Amino acid sequence: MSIQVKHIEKHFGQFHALKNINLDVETGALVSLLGPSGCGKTTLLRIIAGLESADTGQILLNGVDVTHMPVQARKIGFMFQSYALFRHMSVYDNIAFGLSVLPRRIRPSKDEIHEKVMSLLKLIQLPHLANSLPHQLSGGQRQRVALARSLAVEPKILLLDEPFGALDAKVRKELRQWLRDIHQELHITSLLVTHDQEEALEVSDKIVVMNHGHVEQVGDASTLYHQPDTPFVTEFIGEVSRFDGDVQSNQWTYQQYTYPLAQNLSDGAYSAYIRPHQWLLSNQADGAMLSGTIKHIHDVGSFLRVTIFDARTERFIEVLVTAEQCPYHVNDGVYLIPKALQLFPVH
Ligand SMILES: Nc1ncnc2c1ncn2[C@@H]1O[C@H](COP(=O)(O)OP(=O)(O)OP(=O)(O)O)[C@@H](O)[C@H]1O
Repeated sequence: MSIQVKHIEKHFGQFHALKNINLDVETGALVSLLGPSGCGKTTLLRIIAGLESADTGQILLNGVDVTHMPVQARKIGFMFQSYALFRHMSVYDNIAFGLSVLPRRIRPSKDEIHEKVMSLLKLIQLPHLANSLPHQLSGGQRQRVALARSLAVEPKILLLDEPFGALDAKVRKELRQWLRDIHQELHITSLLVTHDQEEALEVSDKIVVMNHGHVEQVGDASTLYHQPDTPFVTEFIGEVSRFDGDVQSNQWTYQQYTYPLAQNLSDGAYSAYIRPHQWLLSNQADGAMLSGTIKHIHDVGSFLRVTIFDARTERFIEVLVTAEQCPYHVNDGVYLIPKALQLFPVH
């Protein structure tokens, strides 16, 4: 089932929580809503679910306007960070719960419920814990049971709000991969709220980057990293160093350094953003934008991560180069040459 969000506006009193949100999620996609705390991710999810109403705008599911439809009619499954399981019920009964409370005329038979619960237990790889109580499970296992419980009623859309937020880093990583696998198997249109960019980049087909109640950019991980539309996305996705300079006569200048521009830009203040892999190191000053002293060299597989301290500006610059590109050692003085940079006007 596809999701379309059209011109959604939401205020809480004077506070403008969502500003003209537009979004298309294709059937079967796994899309992340990513952004800093308070940017409106949960509010948008709750409006899509029908748990919260928008001031204006529309929500369409498979082309049908559900803006005024109650939550139960939307066929949506939820999973939240604090989605507590029923403490006194076994894992089996927790998963069966949604089916067993359906009205009699649409409730599956006992055998059908049994078959469904067993297949979900298999899917979440916990059949051996069917009779355990929630307190006997680890945090990661509990979240898997919570997901099985939301899948039992066969939702057409799955909304996940920081589902792994309370878990430690290692378990989070495992569950991410597991969620990806489950999504590939079931193809339920899913929206995942997270403030963890690694989680969003790893799990989703598409990422919606939000900031202060509006959508900054929608794209896959590579587009957001290599072609960010805004300074916010540039700084939020991946590592980057920013340098405030000026464009004059089609070149960008920063202190004594000038960088010729391929595109025509009007004169004015522009910040350049340079990613760690966009630097070259040299022992010659020719064409260099900065100089500094190597503080650390860290081997990260096929690359070296080199931390350079620029004493003039008192800042550290991270550089990612191959071992051949770095015949230098800690405490060596080096020059930094940008291979590429991304410019945004300063407003
Ligand atoms: N019921 C409410 N009443 C008043 N303000 C609210 C209400 N719900 C949310 N807000 C405000 O709206 C803004 C967006 O909240 P929301 O929970 O959607 O953010 P979020 O991006 O999900 O943040 P987080 O990552 O911290 O969960 C916040 O500033 C929050 O304080």
